Amino acid sequence: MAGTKGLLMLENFIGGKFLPCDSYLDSYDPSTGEVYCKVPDSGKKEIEAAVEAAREAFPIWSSWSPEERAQVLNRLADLLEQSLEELAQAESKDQGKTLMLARTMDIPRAVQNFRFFASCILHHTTECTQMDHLGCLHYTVRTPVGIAGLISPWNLPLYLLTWKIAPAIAAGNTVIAKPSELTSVTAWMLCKFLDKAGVPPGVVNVVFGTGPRVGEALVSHPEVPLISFTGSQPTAERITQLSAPHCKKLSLELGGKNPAIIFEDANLEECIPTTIRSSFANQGEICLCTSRIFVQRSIYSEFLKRFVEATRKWKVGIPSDPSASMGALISKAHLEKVRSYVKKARAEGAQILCGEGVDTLDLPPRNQAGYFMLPTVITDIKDESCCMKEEIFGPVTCVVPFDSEEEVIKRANNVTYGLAATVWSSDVARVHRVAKKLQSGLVWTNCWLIRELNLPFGGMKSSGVGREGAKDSHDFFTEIKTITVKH
Ligand SMILES: NC(=O)C1=CN([C@@H]2O[C@H](COP(=O)(O)OP(=O)(O)OC[C@H]3O[C@@H](n4cnc5c(N)ncnc54)[C@H](O)[C@@H]3O)[C@@H](O)[C@H]2O)C=CC1
Ligand SMILES: N/C(=C\C=C\C(=O)O)C(=O)O
Repeated sequence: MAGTKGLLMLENFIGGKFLPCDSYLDSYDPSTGEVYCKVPDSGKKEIEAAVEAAREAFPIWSSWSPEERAQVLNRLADLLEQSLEELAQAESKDQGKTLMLARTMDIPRAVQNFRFFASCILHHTTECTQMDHLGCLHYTVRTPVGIAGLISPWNLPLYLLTWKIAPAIAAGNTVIAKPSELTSVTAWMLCKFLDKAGVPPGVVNVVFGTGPRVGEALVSHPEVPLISFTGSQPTAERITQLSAPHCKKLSLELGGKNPAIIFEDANLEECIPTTIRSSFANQGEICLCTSRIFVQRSIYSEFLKRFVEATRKWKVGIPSDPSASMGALISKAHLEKVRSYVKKARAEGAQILCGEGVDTLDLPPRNQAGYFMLPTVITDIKDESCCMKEEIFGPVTCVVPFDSEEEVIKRANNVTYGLAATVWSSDVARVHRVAKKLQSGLVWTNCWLIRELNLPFGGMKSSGVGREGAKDSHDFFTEIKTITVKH
């Protein structure tokens, strides 16, 4: 929809209707740095309206059978799939990621999220125990929680939003979703498919705007008993504070400072390309991305040489360029933040082997003001450096040597985060041993980001609270009740 100035104008989606807002935020195309879209700057008023719609829709939606809800989710998946190309184009323009990645990862996964939870909801069982000597039967029932507040980030916009919406509505909740104000377009496009898929008005409400304004209004609302959040640790802290007076159920999926541990018996033919991908996929803007690479000393020089060579081939280009591996970062502020880490590393005496400040970007004139940065490899850096401790969330990775298994486990665990690790070795016993000792919610050995949606996903330590996945999401989006019957 073109607005008065030729900009894309988004509207909130409340109670099955698109509604304009009193004020709007600028949204930028990261590949040019130009404003191309206006996003509603919603606040308390819009949250009140969304709560009212979600409250009204809840009794009917929660009374539908799992089969009926599953049918709706599957129809929604089909509609998204039919519009895959249009959604991929929009995601790439809004986020800066390559069109190829949006086409092959983001949108297919959004489709899969709906299909997956449509299937899951048909297969949950509850528990039953008996106390014959007392003539008692005990069993549990699960019921939807009510209105779920869903807050998602800008790095994998539709992918992560649907990872929350699908299990929440499959379980019979109604939802108020608040996508990132930086990447709102595909969430708005999703709303256009809801009615056609058979989602009743008020079941899915999407309210756009900033975290401090509309996000906090949602989190603080007393009629929203549950918040599922993916994003940064400081925001999670704020959400926890605001939720505390209401004792809300919280699922917090936060950042990482993910290690890759590469032993001397690793298959480097597979390890190097995968570690390039785990460091730089989606511009390094995935919470699962590798940012500390520990390499056993006997192969350190060879690894480093080959890794830097391969990094230089990881092409930065405009998002529509089919030969580009990486597009633009999300925003000017984020680009500056990521660059500042490289600057700090240099000031500490670390070596920048390729990328930022070493090589030059080659971009068309129209994209010179876009938020592009070359993939950057840092070495000769201390474990105590902020580049080895803090989440950079960009195309920057550090490579350091290690000597023993015991030492590397200690160093890998020596950060506040605990989300994802990769371990590379052909010694199966070692792989199991190391995986068990790592303080990490996810460990990929000899691979990265192969997702099994059935199993728990999430982090330990500062990387989050709770897990998402088939059973975990169902547990989170339902309340359990134990019933005892004396017969
Ligand atoms: N899954 C992850 O691990 C992610 C981590 N990050 C990390 O966070 C850093 C900052 O990125 P941001 O976009 O600022 O993340 P953020 O945590 O501020 O944003 C995530 C979502 O939370 C909302 N939000 C922000 N403040 C809020 C508040 N007070 N109450 C309720 N909702 C609020 C935002 O509008 C957005 O929808 C990144 O550089 C990266 O390090 C960012 C996105 C995803
Ligand atoms: N939560 C994030 C990634 C999740 C990936 C997945 O579920 O496959 C993130 O980058 O924030």
